[in-house]
Amino acid sequence: MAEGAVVEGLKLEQRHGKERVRVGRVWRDVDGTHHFVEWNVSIGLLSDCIPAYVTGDNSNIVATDTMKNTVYVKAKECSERIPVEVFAIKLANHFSTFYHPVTTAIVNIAEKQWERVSVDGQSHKHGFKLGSEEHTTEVVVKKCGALQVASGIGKLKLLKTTQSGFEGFIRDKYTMLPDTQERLLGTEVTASWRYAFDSLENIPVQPLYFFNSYTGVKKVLVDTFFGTPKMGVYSPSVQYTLYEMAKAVLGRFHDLSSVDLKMPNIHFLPVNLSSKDNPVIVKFEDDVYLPTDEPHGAIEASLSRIRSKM
Ligand SMILES: O=c1[nH]c(=O)c2[nH]c(=O)[nH]c2[nH]1
Repeated sequence: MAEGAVVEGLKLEQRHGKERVRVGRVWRDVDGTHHFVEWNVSIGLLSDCIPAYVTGDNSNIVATDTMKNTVYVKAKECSERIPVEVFAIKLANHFSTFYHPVTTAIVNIAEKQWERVSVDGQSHKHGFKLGSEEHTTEVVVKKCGALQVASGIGKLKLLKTTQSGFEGFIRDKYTMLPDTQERLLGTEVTASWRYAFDSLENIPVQPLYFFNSYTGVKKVLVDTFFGTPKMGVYSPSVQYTLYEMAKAVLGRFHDLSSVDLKMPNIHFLPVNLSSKDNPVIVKFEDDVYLPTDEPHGAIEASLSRIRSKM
């Protein structure tokens, strides 16, 4: 997405912003319980600042340094604990309304998973440990008040040790992979889902709306990947499992309009120790694997509701 203009017979598209502004925010309850978030904020502004590129006139430029400062000021102004989506909406709304030349503000934030610790079975009032996943959001606000909000999950590593196979694919002179009905399935899910509301006035007012969506969607994705605790569910391919996961999310959450999933196939190779003279040194039985992270299969898809034209 970029703001464009024709200059000197050529098309110029541009945007500018500040990326990776890191901020931590503590909220303290009166009973001494603390809450903590860590956000990594990226801002992109579409604005009418073509003269900065063409003639060196910066008079319509919001300095990226100002954008960075604004992140800290707005974090300070949030006196109540808020979900990352609401912080992104506040920032994007600020940039698109406060600055005349700005037509659209795009804010991406990744929140780290600082979880409250338990000591001796009791929740700690001010102690946190870092989990591996990220809670992400992308918010786009236009000057007219039009709004797009997406939430997401990053770095969600999942693995199952059976109930996965891959067979029946194209076979030719370059193919070495055997058909299998028994393999490990490992991935690192990157998911994002778009909410159906499309203006600032229509944002749901329930205070826990975004927290609940995040935990709810994550649970549906994870449960669908693994299947029932005792039996699991058979995966004939990453593609099939990805589609089942996306379908389950849209089937369950009617306030979402689309879901995008990226699920690399992170290979765990069955170890095969053999030589010309000794074809089988040790016979492994789906029990010893070589973990790898490159190369990996790259599988991604997007599933959206088809809007009725009526
Ligand atoms: O689930 C899979 N999908 C593929 O497209 C693929 N390709 C491959 O080599 N292994 C797999 N596994």
